[in-house]
Amino acid sequence: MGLDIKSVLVVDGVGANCTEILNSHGIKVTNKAKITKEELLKEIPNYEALVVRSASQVTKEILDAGSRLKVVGRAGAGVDNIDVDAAGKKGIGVINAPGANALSACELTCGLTMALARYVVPAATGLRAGRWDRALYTGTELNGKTLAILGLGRVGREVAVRMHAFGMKIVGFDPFVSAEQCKEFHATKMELEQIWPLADYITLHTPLIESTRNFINADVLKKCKKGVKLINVGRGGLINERDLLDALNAGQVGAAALDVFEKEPPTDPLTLEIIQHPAVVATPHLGASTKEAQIRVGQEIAEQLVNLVKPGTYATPLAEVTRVLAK
Ligand SMILES: O=C(O)[C@H](O)COP(=O)(O)O
Repeated sequence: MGLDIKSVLVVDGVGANCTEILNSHGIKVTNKAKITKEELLKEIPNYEALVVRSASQVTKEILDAGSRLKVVGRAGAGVDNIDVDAAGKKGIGVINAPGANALSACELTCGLTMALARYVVPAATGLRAGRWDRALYTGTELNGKTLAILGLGRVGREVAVRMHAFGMKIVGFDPFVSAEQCKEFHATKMELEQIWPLADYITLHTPLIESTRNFINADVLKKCKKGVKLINVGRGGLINERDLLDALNAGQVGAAALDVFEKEPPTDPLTLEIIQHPAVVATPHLGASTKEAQIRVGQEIAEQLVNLVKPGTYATPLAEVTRVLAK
C-alpha cells in the first residue's frame, strides 16, 4: 500500500520533467520557481509532498506548518537546507537524488581548478577592459602537482579520475573509504595531517554536517603550503570565510575558486569582500546547473515519489535520508 500523495509543491526551479512524471500518474503539481519563506509557510499546509533544490530552507517551522506533509524531496544531493531531524520526529520522510548531479559538480570543479592554474578569469577580465597583460598571467601546469580531495564520495571520485588524467598526483581523505578503494580512482589515501603540507590544490567534497563545518580554518591553512589553491563546489560552511579572507590577504592561500557560500545569495560584507578579492573566482552555486543534471535530478525525485504512491512503478531506488518511511 502506497502513501496517499495527491498534491505536490515543487519550488526552486526544479526541471519540468519532474512535474510531467508526477502529472502522468495523476499527482497534482504546483510549481513555484521562486518562493519566499512567508509564501512557503502559507502554501505548505495544502500539500502532501514538497520538492526543493538548495534555495529553500525547510526548517522546523515550515515542517510544523505542513500539516499534511508526508515527504520532502531534495532534487539534488545536499540536505543541509532541510531539518532532517525535525522531519524524522514528525514522521515526514526526506528523500534526495544523491548521484544525479555528481558529474556536473565534478566537471565544474575540474574547470575551476584549471581556471585557477592559468588565471583564466582575471586574464579575460583584463582583456575585456582593454589590457594585454601577458606577463602578469604566467600560470603553472597541473601536471605533477598534488591535488588533495577531501571527501571521496560520488563527486570526489570523479574529480580524482579526471584530474589524474592531467598528470596530477591525487591524495584523498575520507574516513569511510579504504586505501584499496582509493586505488580504483588513482588516489592515495592519507590522513589530514599528511595532506596539509603536501597539497598544491585542495578541493572539498564532503557534506556539510556539524563535524565538517569550518573544516578549512586558520589552524589548517597555516599547515598548508604557502600559496595553496582552494576549490569549493561543495558547501560554503566547509570553509571559515573570515580565516579564508585573512589567508588570501596574507598570500597563504594563493587563489580560491568558490561556487558556494556560507549564506546564499551572499549578503554578508565579509563574503562580498572574498568574492571581490583579485585572487578569487566566484560562481553562484552552479555545480549542478547543467541541463543533463537537472533532467536527472527531476526524474529521480519524481520517480521516487511515484514509487511511494504506487510501489514498484519505477526501478529507481528510494534514496531515503530519514528512515521513517520504512515503518
Ligand atoms: O547539493 C546539491 O545537490 C548541489 O549543491 C546542487 O544544489 P542545487 O540543486 O541547489 O543546484
